[in-house]
Amino acid sequence: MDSGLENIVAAETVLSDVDGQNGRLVIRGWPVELLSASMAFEDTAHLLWEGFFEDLRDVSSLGRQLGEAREAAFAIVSGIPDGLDSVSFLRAGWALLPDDESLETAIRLAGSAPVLTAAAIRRGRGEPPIAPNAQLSQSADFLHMLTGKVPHQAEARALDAYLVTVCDHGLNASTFAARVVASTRAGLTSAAIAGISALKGPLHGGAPGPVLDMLDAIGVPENAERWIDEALARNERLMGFGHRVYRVRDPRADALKTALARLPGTSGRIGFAEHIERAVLGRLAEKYPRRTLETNVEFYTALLLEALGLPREAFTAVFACGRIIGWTAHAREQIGEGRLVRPRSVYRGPVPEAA
Ligand SMILES: CC(=O)SCCNC(=O)CCNC(=O)[C@H](O)C(C)(C)COP(=O)(O)OP(=O)(O)OC[C@H]1O[C@@H](n2cnc3c(N)ncnc32)[C@H](O)[C@@H]1OP(=O)(O)O
Ligand SMILES: O=C([O-])CC(=O)C(=O)O
Repeated sequence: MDSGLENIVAAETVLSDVDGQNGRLVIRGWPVELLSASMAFEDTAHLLWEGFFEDLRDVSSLGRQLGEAREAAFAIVSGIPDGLDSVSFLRAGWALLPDDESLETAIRLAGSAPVLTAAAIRRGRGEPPIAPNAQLSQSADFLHMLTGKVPHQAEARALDAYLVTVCDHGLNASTFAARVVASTRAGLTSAAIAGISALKGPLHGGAPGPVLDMLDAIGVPENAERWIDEALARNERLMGFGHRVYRVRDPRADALKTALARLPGTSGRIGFAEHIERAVLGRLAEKYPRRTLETNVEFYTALLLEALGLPREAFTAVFACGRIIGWTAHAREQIGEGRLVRPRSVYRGPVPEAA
């Protein structure tokens, strides 16, 4: 048995390679830094889905189809009950989509994600949803559906950088969950709902909201060491640090920091975050001298999404808006090449007495 399946290889994939020793992430042959700096969401969806759907056409057709899917998804919004957090809102919306293995369903899942997330944020503020504009790119439309204004190009570019950076990451917990469900042939919608349900936890995609809570609680640089020592003394985990695979800094941290630095007015916040980051890494190194705990993707995710005006409560749903293309690609890969996933367990309970 291997606790947490840490050293178990459970799939072969052509989608992404996480090199935890050297801090490198390759997505379909591209280093993540290059994807993050140059690709739009639509390009990346095409890159991940290529070869998995026979009817996938060129990038501009896919962009059009995503726009149509956003428009179709707007009709779902009014049927979703009040009082849901944004992950539950997104999951409830997805549950109303067809559940099959087609490209159309993958596009509907990806296109609906920002519509549902933006509507959930606005519902939480007591504001009516804003209808999508299919002429905009997926990232520009996401920000437009939040505010009613077409965003500056720099903002849409920064959101693209985020969604692209988090699109896929080997056999992480949510992708594994999606592949397990896909292996039963339940459909892409069920796989996506499994994925988002696993993503929601604070040890996985739920970490960036608490990163901002930590920065708020520390407040000023002089408080950092004392606050960190007290948290570690309570055996709390510091969000945005540590990783199951990376033994060095997560390469996505700097890809996202670069995207953040390109947004005007962020240098002061970056300076404060860097101070906290240094203090956390110093204290973690003292507490765990034999285990390298480094900055992961979630630390600068929190700062980038904050700079784009997204509320921390919605960060996990925004993560799902990027990861959905990875989940659906992995689900198709599992269906095409894998078998039903069914590991074994060792029984440790009572045994019946011999007759
Ligand atoms: C998109 C993503 O999912 S990225 C990850 C996002 N999650 C977070 O940022 C949450 C904080 N980090 C963590 O909880 C962990 O580092 C995880 C869940 C990411 C990885 O977990 P594991 O691989 O099981 O942890 P690992 O085996 O490295 O832990 C070793 C020790 O370091 C401690 N540790 C690990 N991360 C942290 C942390 N961020 N803060 C404090 N202590 C930590 C563990 O408690 C453990 O201590 P112990 O031996 O006294 O029990
Ligand atoms: O790979 C992991 O375990 C978690 C992670 O960073 C991701 O899913 O992006």
